[in-house]
Amino acid sequence: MSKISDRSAALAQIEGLIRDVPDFPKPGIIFKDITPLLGDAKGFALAIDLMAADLGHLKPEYIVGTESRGFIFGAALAYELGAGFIPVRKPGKLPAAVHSCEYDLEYGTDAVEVHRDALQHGARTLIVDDLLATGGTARATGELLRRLGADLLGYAFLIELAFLNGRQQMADAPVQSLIIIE
Ligand SMILES: O=P(O)(O)OC[C@H]1O[C@H](OP(=O)(O)OP(=O)(O)O)[C@H](O)[C@@H]1O
Ligand SMILES: Nc1ncnc2[nH]cnc12
Repeated sequence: MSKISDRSAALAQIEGLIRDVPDFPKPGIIFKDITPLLGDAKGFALAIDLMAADLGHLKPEYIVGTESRGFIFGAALAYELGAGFIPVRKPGKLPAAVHSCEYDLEYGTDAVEVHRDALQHGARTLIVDDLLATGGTARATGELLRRLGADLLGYAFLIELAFLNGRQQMADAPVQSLIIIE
């Protein structure tokens, strides 16, 4: 049972703590800055509680969070849902043997890596990030999990920029976002 009594008021409170920063990191990009939300104890807790309430029924054994903002929401959700946390990192950061996958970003290109021994074959696994834009990061993270043989339960985001059609990249599992910006 959710701890939230008024979901729409909670969502409005969370949305009010996400700041638009125009032309960052490149001209034409409206950057969704979550730092005001993270700094607000009640707002941050509300966001985690709502995401946990929406995702708990999936009963994940692992939450996978993508560096770096995915660590913040992924780790909090892993704790809340009683799951392990697996970091997917930018290249060269993980110390043991990795799988690696390149992807395009709204404002550049990058790659993500995961430890080859991060989970057991068939483990129930949920990917979490703060924001879905073009879907490149999430698609690459999903590809890493396929290589690990995970049972991919879905993709969960705090914010989805729906006008970028990122969810079309993830045909392999359901996508769930708390705040959808059309
Ligand atoms: O859907 P996409 O177009 O792939 O974009 C979404 C990704 O972009 C941001 O991360 P970023 O790579 O900026 O790194 P950061 O979390 O370290 O800021 C965000 O946290 C997502 O991971
Ligand atoms: N517009 C945006 N705001 C914040 N993070 C992002 N990651 C990719 N696009 C973004």
